[in-house]
Amino acid sequence: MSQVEWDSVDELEEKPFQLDYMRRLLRYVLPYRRTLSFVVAVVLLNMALSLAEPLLLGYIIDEGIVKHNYTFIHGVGAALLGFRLLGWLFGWLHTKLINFTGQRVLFDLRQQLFNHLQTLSFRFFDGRPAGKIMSRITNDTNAIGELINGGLITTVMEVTHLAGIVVILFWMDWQLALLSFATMPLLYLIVSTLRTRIESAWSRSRRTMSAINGNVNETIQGIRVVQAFSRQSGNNEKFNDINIDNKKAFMRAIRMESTVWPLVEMVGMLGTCIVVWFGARQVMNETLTIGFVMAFINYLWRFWGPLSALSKVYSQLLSAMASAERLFEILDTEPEVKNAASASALPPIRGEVVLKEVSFRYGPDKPEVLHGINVSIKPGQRVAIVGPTGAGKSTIVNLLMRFYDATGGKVIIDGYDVKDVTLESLRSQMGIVLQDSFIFSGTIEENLRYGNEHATDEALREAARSVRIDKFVAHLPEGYDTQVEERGSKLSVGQRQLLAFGRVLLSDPRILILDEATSSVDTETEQHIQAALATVLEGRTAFIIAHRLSTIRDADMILVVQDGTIAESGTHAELMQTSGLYANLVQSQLLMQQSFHEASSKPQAG
Ligand SMILES: Nc1ncnc2c1ncn2[C@@H]1O[C@H](COP(=O)(O)OP(=O)(O)OP(=O)(O)O)[C@@H](O)[C@H]1O
Repeated sequence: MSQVEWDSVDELEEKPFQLDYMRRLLRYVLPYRRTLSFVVAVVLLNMALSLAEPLLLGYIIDEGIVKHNYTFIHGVGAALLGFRLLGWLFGWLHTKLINFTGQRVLFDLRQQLFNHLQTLSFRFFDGRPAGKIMSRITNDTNAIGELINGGLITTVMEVTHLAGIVVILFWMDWQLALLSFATMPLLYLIVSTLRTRIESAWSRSRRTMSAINGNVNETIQGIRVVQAFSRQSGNNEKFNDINIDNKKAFMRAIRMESTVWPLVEMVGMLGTCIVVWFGARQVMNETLTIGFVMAFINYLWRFWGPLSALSKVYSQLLSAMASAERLFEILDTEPEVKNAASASALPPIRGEVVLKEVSFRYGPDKPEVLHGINVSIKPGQRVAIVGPTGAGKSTIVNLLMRFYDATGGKVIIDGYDVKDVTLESLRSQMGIVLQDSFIFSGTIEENLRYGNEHATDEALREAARSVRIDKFVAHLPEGYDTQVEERGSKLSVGQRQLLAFGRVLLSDPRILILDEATSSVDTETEQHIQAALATVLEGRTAFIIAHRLSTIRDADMILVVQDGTIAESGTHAELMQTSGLYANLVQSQLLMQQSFHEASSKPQAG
């Protein structure tokens, strides 16, 4: 089944020019306008120096070589050398300053995006794969950086270059200039018909490349499943197809590009030939000098460079427009769950939780997944949430943490509607441990302190002891300073779970939400986890999405969720008496455990 098809990449690479986007982008450049004005001045000076060169060479021929005037040759030659040296200095200065500005703009943009992303609500991330968001922060900001770095200055430089050349040519001899530009319509025809084709060939090549990246990425992430199902050869074939696609697309783009520019140069050469033809006759008639014709031809040759550079900037501009649209889409997304204008800080709570007629849907066009839920939990109660898959258990805890806002009814904590208090004050008194305990790269200590950076060392050790990671940490050569790598990949599943318990314990929440792990760990770790759990839960209101009968049986209150409603609630003993849904669930779980024991106690065949 692998994986990422190249034609599934739906993001447009180019967008038509939009003044609004450009204005908004320029706002990022505004703080650096002084440096930029200086760069523009330097670039213009440099351009003036460069534009003088052919004229000076012409003078050397006419006034120096033809007239055998060595002093003139030496003088103008030295001036040319001086111009080149100055040009080199100006070039160095402008490259340095423009890169500095480009990097500052990129820095600001990236920082703003990162800060903003962290404030966005879960709903934003629900419909967007992480890979795409990441590519926005890296590729799209880079595309804009390139436009600012290269594009802006290239435009200033090449437009003045072109204008300068045209003005000089007409100033030198307007009739000859008109003649040499007679080939322009032909040139326009070639470039305008082939440019879009070249661009679409490059775009196909880039899209196949991103499919290659996507495939490699997915295969590495899923390597265990790939190998377990022995899918290597199937994947190889798929990858081979995409790889061939990429090679073909690249070769097509190269073929077209290597046809167009020589064609353009040929047309340019035609203009030069016309000038040589007429110029030569006039030189022989002595109405023009050799130096003059040489200078004229030199300017004509210089004409094509800026044209090709500007056509590249144009493509850069269009792809920066597409990138700008994607980035502005993120920056313009308001966090849905945010502090109300009148929000006050939630005072220290006891942990009473009431859900009043709570209903919820994940989006305006999505079906309702919770329907008028009513629940009342006293401080310190342990609540087990059970029910079939897709019933709405995780949705309920999402609303408690205010990851989403209820679409109907109220979530009330200690008498406060969660929408009336600040997110910070609410979440700082709540803790959550998910099945897949997300561990960050960094040390064990940093991970433990994640929810409470200022905890004392003593409290840290105590928390580690309570969740029983102290012994295993003691065996590590670097102890609490051990790096756990990305997502805690150096730790076992059980260790990660215990570390997550330690992290939440140190942040000392009044209300704790826990998604009990379904993944099996060995009996000893399991015992550790259960003991750690007991410590973590002590004295707190706890909601546990429970999978183990033991956890459920010990709960003060069991909520049986079915199809987005609370089908039954009560203690284990109460619910068993009703012989309803819960009793059925327990029966089936008991039966499952029984058959599991029978199967595992049978002697192995063979
Ligand atoms: N982010 C989301 N966007 C849209 N629909 C969602 C989202 N998350 C869950 N749902 C839908 O909401 C319903 C309830 O899902 P929920 O995750 O709360 O179930 P659950 O009882 O926790 O299931 P499980 O035991 O499998 O984790 C399901 O129909 C699910 O498809």
